[in-house]
Amino acid sequence: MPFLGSLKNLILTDSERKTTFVQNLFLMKLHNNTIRGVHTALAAIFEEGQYADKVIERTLKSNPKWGARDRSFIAETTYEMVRWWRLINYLSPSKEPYDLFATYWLMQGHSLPPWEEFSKINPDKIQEKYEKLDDPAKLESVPDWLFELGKKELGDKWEAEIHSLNQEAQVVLRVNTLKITREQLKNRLAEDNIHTHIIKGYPDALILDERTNVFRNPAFKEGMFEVQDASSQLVAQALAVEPGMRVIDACAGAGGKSLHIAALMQNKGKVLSMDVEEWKLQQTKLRARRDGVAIIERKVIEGSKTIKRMKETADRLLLDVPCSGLGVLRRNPDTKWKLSEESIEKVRQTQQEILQSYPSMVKPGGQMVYATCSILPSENQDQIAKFLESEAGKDFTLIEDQKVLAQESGFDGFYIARLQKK
Ligand SMILES: C[S@@+](CC[C@H](N)C(=O)[O-])C[C@H]1O[C@@H](n2cnc3c(N)ncnc32)[C@H](O)[C@@H]1O
Repeated sequence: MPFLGSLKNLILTDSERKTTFVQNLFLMKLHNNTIRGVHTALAAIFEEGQYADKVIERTLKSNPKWGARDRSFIAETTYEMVRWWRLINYLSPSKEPYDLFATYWLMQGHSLPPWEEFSKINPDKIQEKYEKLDDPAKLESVPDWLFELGKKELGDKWEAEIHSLNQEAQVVLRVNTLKITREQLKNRLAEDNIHTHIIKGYPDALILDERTNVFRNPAFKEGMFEVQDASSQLVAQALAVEPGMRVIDACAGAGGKSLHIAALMQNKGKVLSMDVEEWKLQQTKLRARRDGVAIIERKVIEGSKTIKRMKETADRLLLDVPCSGLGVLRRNPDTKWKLSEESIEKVRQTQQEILQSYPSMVKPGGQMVYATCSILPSENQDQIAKFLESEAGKDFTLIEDQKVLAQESGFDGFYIARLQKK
């Protein structure tokens, strides 16, 4: 976000009015529907506690007449306002929806059109308040408790990390190598004017040069790719699978990593996708069909018995455990406002419970990967240390771990630990 960069020139001169004429016209058009669409979405997120991605999806679905430009305006504005909610509320002259929107719009470096709704807004005052602000938690728009927790856990690295996690995420594709090579997909998308680039260290990834809705592209419908962040793509790779292996993905959810694992196994062997939520595994089934993956089986975890029955059956085990999600704030900015110290403590307990029982599924000589999309050591290396010191971990040794920070990778924050069983 070009944050407050141009607040100084916000009262328009005549010539500026001309240059922003088109933009203002666009805003005029937005007045009755799109800005209201943003307000409605924000109310559902903040007053009813709904998830931002679901709210935006529903808002757009229930207004099919909006054009592509309006739709992307609503999605982007809602996400960015959620991301910067604390700072916007602090700088805004009131909690009125139009004041909040105007403050956000000025923060983006835009000018305000001369609407009645914006008549109370004084850009200079907002600018002045911003310049005087030296509370880093407000500046980075996170709750105080979270800022303190981040500092306690990450020390010197925290401020740069939260700054990086406040940037908009890039769109990354994972090429489905069962159907197409990366080069072929790159060329195919270019024919539809979707330009991408590759980066070193991520063999299956293509990064979009410009954000666009790739889900509408025929190549997606034909299962040529999935949308999956580059850091997330490191997880299946760390599992070092081979064709013919028997692999368990014990927290498979909608199957993002299971599908990648199956592709790395060249569709040979078996992947057992497990989760406590059956509806998520249903998604895995649909995605597997689209991607031409034939080796995934699904199993709902109904209790400890399900795990015991699978004792020593896996060459590889993936524990992509539930976590705070603090590494993926770029794509889920509402997480900042939904988390609490208690909810993080609860998720840490679940992580350790999983670690205490699921590794029994690994065959002697097999390997396990423990992964989170969190940057907090207390969900990551501290959990692994605790596991290794416990009875359940006595047969395991740590091969290596990767602490992927957004500030260093440019992608989501992740933790990936590889362990070997005796
Ligand atoms: C980080 S998400 C997994 C994302 C998934 N692996 C992917 O790549 O799309 C964590 C998953 O763990 C599941 N989960 C929560 N508690 C669990 C438990 N006790 N055992 C297994 N899975 C659990 C959640 O339903 C959720 O789908």
